[in-house]
Amino acid sequence: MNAIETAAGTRKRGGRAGTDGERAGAGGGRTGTGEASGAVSPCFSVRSLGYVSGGKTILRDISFDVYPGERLGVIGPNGSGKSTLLRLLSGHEPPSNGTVELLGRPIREYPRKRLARMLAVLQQEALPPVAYRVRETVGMGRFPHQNWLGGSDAAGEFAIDHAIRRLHLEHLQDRPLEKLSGGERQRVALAKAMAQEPQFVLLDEPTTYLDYGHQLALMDSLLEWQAERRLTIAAVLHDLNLAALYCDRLLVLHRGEAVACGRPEEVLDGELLRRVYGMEADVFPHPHTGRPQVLLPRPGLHGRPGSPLASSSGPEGAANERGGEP
Ligand SMILES: Nc1ncnc2c1ncn2[C@@H]1O[C@H](COP(=O)(O)OP(=O)(O)OP(=O)(O)O)[C@@H](O)[C@H]1O
Repeated sequence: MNAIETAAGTRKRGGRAGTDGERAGAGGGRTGTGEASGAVSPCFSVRSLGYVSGGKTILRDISFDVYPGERLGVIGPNGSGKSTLLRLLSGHEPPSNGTVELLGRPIREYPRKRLARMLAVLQQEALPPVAYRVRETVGMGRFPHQNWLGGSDAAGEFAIDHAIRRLHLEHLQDRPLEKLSGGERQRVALAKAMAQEPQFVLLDEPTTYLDYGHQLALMDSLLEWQAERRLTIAAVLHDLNLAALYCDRLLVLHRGEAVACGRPEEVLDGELLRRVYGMEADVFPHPHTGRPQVLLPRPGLHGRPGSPLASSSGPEGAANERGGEP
């Protein structure tokens, strides 16, 4: 059964993974890569992905593609399976069902070091507050490019300098991570990923801890970095407005299922917010970009029985709500 149609109830949104409809939509967006018009092969190809842990189904029957030069935003409520999906995409864990391929090859078949040269992964709270200094930490991004003797070469030093400048960390270079704020450590983690010089980047909530100004600066740094190196990015983002502004397409997870995938303007509307997030809010086009932007409702509408805090998560929860078998 089509997971998107199933979970969406009456309405199908965006495209189903691997369909022509989805490919046609993949090139839209701020930078307008225009590459996913049908002839381009995907870099990530995910088919019928499922993940079960401790007897609980965390992800079910998820299929989608990510195309070269694309920015895919993964959105969904807390516990919907976004981080789990990113872990499976990165090859860190095997799926219980289905496949994840990178450039046509199962991701878990890549030798570790080769994969690390191609793919950077930024986990949630990627850097603990330890004694390593900022420059040293950014330099760790070069490990996949070094031989067993270690040490950095001119190209490595250049990549480290470039990443530090891009994330505006020059003044913090010699400071230990334990003496940085959470937001500063977040920027160091991204600089480390940049120094790695990957082709593909997976980011799990890269804007956590950042104020609005720093969120926008970080997202703009990502755009510049992407344009420079023709990166492909998949990012879990909680802020729907940021996701709609910066991503070419959005993949929406709800209780472990993919309920929509398409351009932000195809996916993000009041009905989706109500059904997936349990919130009543209006969506307006951004005055400069036309991208959908969520206007939060007046206070006092959501702290009642049936609010998202009271509802269950996971595909089983969704099935129970539908009154049927999972
Ligand atoms: N190792 C695990 N074993 C069992 N359940 C897990 C495991 N890891 C996560 N879960 C559960 O799987 C579900 C999805 O978790 P995940 O972290 O992927 O969600 P998420 O969408 O990233 O959430 P958030 O937005 O809160 O970060 C949650 O209900 C979580 O409690």
